[in-house]
Amino acid sequence: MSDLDLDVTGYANGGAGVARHDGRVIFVAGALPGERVRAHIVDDRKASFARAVVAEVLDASAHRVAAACPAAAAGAGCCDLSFVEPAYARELAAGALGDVLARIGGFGVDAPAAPAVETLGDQSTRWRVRTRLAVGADGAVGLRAHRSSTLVTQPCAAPVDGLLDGLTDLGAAPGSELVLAADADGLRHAVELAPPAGGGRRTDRRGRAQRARAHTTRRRTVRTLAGDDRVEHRVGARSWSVPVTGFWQAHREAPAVYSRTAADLLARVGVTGDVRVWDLFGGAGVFTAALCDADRGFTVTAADIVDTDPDALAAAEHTLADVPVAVHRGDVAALVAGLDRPDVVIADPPRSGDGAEVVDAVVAAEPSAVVQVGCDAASFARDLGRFAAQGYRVRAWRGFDAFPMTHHVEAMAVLTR
Ligand SMILES: C[S@@+](CC[C@H](N)C(=O)[O-])C[C@H]1O[C@@H](n2cnc3c(N)ncnc32)[C@H](O)[C@@H]1O
Repeated sequence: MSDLDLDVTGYANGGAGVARHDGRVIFVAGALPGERVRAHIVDDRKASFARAVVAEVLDASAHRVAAACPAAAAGAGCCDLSFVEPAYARELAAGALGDVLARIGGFGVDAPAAPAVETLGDQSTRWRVRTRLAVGADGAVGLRAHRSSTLVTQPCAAPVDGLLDGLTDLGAAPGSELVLAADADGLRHAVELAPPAGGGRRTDRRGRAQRARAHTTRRRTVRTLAGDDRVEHRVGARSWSVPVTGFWQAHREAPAVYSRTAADLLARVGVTGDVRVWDLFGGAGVFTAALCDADRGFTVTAADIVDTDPDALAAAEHTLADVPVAVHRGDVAALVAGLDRPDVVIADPPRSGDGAEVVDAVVAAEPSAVVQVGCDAASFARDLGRFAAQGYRVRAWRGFDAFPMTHHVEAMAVLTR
């Protein structure tokens, strides 16, 4: 496809620069507002917009810096904004989050001012405590290039110190995946995930679905290559033992910051006294722990943690054995209607968000306060908009640079009836 010389005038949620050509919006990956770039069109199928990548920067932004991530500079899909000065990247992210909250959530002048995007720590590199890498046919280890099966062996700048040391010496089998996690003391644990059985070579829809099922960690053989197959994580005075392959927040500061923020937000809207909590998409129960341990004027008398992951729920039961929690394994949408009415709900869904069914079930349960967490701005805004349309009001929100050097942000909001 042809190249175009474009003036980039904006930044869109998703990390691309925005330009216009012949009445059409062009999203240009790798371009910053104020730049003039030669853009290579990569997707031209839609009438109203096209997607492009930067082929050459003709006039660079003052905020463009040398890429901090060698893997991203070599084409990996890890740190798509590692070429942007970090404070400016947070400004762009805050603008995009505000735009999405207005456009998708419908929040206007009567909502609190759009959140800034705050740092979680003092550095934008070396923040990631877990990562998953591919092992090539020759035993080389790396990330896949963006939308490609090519292996990039240059190191990513996001993992914490030591996580990527001596990768090829770990002896992961060709074709496998290597999952690495750093524990609370900074020690590295590594497991190999055997190639999925029945991955096949079919490229039709059924073949892709088969491969997706086969790729789930749960069906694959796990072999420990360094440390243990479980990792101990700590938040406050509690610790959790979770499998190396299990979910834990990627940023080393995230669990502590998010859980402290949830307690702060609830205190801020006046939650007091005895409260029953629903911790939806609650994983290992880090939020429940924070609310039980917070000295913020309320006492958790019962908590229901709902998640699909049995390992996370087992860790929750173990770590929270001293507090009144019940864990429920399964789909939140299917299970919430059967739980006792809550006073407070925390929902921390995957990127797809709560979805209409879960929001409606929470509204029907009439909690006095809801803390909504989101790692995808669009679904976060959509869920909040649905709460707002049913009588819940956003009282405060926060944005976090939880994935530095990338366009992703984490957002939290507290709503009351
Ligand atoms: C963003 S994580 C949050 C986990 C936890 N709140 C934490 O901070 O560690 C999302 C969680 O949702 C769970 N999950 C995904 N889809 C689900 C569903 N439909 N029903 C219940 N849990 C789900 C995942 O297993 C994962 O633990």
